[in-house]
Amino acid sequence: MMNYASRPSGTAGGDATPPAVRAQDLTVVRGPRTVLNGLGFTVPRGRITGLLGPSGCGKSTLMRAIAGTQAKATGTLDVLGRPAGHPALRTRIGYVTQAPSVFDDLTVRQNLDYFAAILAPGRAEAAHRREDVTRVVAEVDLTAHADALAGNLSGGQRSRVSLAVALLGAPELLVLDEPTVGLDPVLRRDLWTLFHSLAADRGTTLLVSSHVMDEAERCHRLLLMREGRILADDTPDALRTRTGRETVEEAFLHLVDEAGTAARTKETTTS
Ligand SMILES: Nc1ncnc2c1ncn2[C@@H]1O[C@H](COP(=O)(O)OP(=O)(O)OP(=O)(O)O)[C@@H](O)[C@H]1O
Repeated sequence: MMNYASRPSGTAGGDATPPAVRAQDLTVVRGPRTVLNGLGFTVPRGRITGLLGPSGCGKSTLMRAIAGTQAKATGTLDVLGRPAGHPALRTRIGYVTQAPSVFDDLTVRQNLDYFAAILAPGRAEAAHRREDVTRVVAEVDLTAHADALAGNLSGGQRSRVSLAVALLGAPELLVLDEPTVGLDPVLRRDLWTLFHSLAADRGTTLLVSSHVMDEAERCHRLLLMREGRILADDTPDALRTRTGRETVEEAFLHLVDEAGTAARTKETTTS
């Protein structure tokens, strides 16, 4: 089980603005594999942090740990000032998995009404729920499809319904696992515009995973992962400057080579 060393809300690290996420020595073992290997990092509030790395490097596992749904995590993982998985975090985090989680036999609006009723139950909340549903449908650009059955939507539209569910209740932290997969360039651009307005206007913290390196350039900060470890935790500009490369993709490849050389040198000196 998670070995929590949590501080009360608002005192994490003593910074003026405590981070949204703070991990120390976070480790996850799945079957015979150590999928996350002693990770230490922070995710700043009100910013977009990109979680990038090749397929299988552990991005989804890390997101599940932050959302509180990953078993067998050890180390410290604080989210919005609470230990990950704390019941008080349920309404404060919006989490979108890679597989769209929508009911095919309900319309877009009915799907959202259902999840809105779980988040804010009771007749007294009915008007607020209606407003919230209308808002999130517009935010993901599905107003024209609000009365279509989810089962009749395209893959990209269905994943936007999942995103709309996560936006209900305006959560403080959005954890989005590859939200732009399968979207055309126009929709991808529109989603990134939405992400930036959520961060700038609402102060929402976004953690967005992708294995498409050009999306890295759209993030305020980056966590670059490889084989269960954090290879870099920096801004896109700082990464490019530090490595002397023009793009984040080239910087990432440079860091991969550097890590490989360091590992080989260590092997030679210890054998
Ligand atoms: N139940 C399991 N038992 C053992 N290993 C697992 C299990 N589930 C996942 N893994 C391994 O854990 C590693 C990390 O998986 P994860 O889904 O977190 O990667 P990812 O970076 O999100 O990949 P992708 O971008 O393809 O979704 C992978 O190498 C995967 O094979």
